[in-house]
Amino acid sequence: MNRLRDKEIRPGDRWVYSAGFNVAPDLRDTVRIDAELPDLERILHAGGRVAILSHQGSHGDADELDHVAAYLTDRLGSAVGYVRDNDTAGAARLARALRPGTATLFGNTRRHAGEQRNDPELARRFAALGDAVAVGGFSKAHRAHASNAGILRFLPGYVTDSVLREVALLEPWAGVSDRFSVAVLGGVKREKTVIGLDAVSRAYDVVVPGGVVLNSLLRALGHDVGASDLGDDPDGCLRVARAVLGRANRARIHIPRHVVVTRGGAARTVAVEQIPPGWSIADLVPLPWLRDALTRLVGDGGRAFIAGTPCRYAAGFRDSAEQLLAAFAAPGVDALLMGGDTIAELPWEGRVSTGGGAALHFLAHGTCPVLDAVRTGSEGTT
Ligand SMILES: Nc1ncnc2c1ncn2[C@@H]1O[C@H](COP(=O)(O)OP(=O)(O)O)[C@@H](O)[C@H]1O
Ligand SMILES: O=C(OP(=O)(O)O)[C@H](O)COP(=O)(O)O
Repeated sequence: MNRLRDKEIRPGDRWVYSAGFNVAPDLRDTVRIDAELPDLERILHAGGRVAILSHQGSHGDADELDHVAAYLTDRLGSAVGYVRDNDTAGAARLARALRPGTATLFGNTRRHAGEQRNDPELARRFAALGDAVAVGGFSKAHRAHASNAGILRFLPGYVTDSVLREVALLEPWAGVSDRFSVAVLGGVKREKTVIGLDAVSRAYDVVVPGGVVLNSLLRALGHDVGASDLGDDPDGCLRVARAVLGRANRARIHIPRHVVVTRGGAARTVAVEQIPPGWSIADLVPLPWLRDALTRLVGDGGRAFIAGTPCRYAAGFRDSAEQLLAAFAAPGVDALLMGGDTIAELPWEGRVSTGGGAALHFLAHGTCPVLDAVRTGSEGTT
């Protein structure tokens, strides 16, 4: 795979930098931006000219990336412009007019329907912003889109150190280990269930579902989950939840007997068979065997990860997360938190991966579609 670190960069070279700057506009967490600074600096210090492409996806109505440009200006110590257009002749002109050693952030790639469809015409227009692509943005490495995979049909691609660091970081959490292994899968995105639950229940000793993963499993067990969040692919998650429950797994899957449910400002703890209509699950109550498993994790010095918050932590439902995090932070435990909102919301000083879905894809398959696209120089496979 072509690596940015091996590529000679000459003054004036024109680069597209495909980044994963999908962070909340309040910049409460900047890990995803900070991770890419050394690669950007390498190009800029060599006199390269950089057109940055990123998406802004899952933060309410946020559509602009100007907050990121302001932050980059601050961290890189030179003005990073912000241009809303990214696929027009005007955008290409501005990219060509960049001075050596400077960067401009172009607008949200997700504004185009063709980004997620990996439309070759959109990719061709993105490609007009440079002569080579630095493929960063590990958090979107599971998405073969126009700006990170399709564009490689038109320009040579070089994987960044930020991505290679994540791949190396994840290695110890892949596959079966003789270390006691605990995985927490929560949050709201489908990948936590359709990739994470499916793969990790075969490889880990304990799986603790929360969020949509738990809600899907409870549905698969025949429970009515009231108004609980079912995410963006309820049927797909239900199908995988049923399949996982219907087969033999290495993991013991923690299905709580009680959950905390909310409606409006009210909250109460109920049995999973008795979730009232209109109420939604906000947290789970750990069973005694899970507390024993966490004691073993600490005693044995095992490995653990959280991909997706297990509860609505930011809304104040914190009990399960605090018990899990206390064990994960113990000396001797190797624990990793993965994903944008997970890292932003949970109090954690330890190791993190900027990818949620991407990290799970990598753990499940040993690669990601965008890494494959850099290898083959085409648009990837999914
Ligand atoms: N039971 C739940 N119901 C609704 N939302 C939940 C629940 N548990 C967790 N969440 C939400 O999931 C979000 C994180 O989901 P996700 O986007 O999948 O994670 P990440 O960005 O880390 O990959 C958090 O903002 C949290 O509030
Ligand atoms: O936030 C992201 O992924 P994550 O929530 O799986 O960590 C990435 O920016 C990918 O976003 P997407 O899941 O909207 O394609």
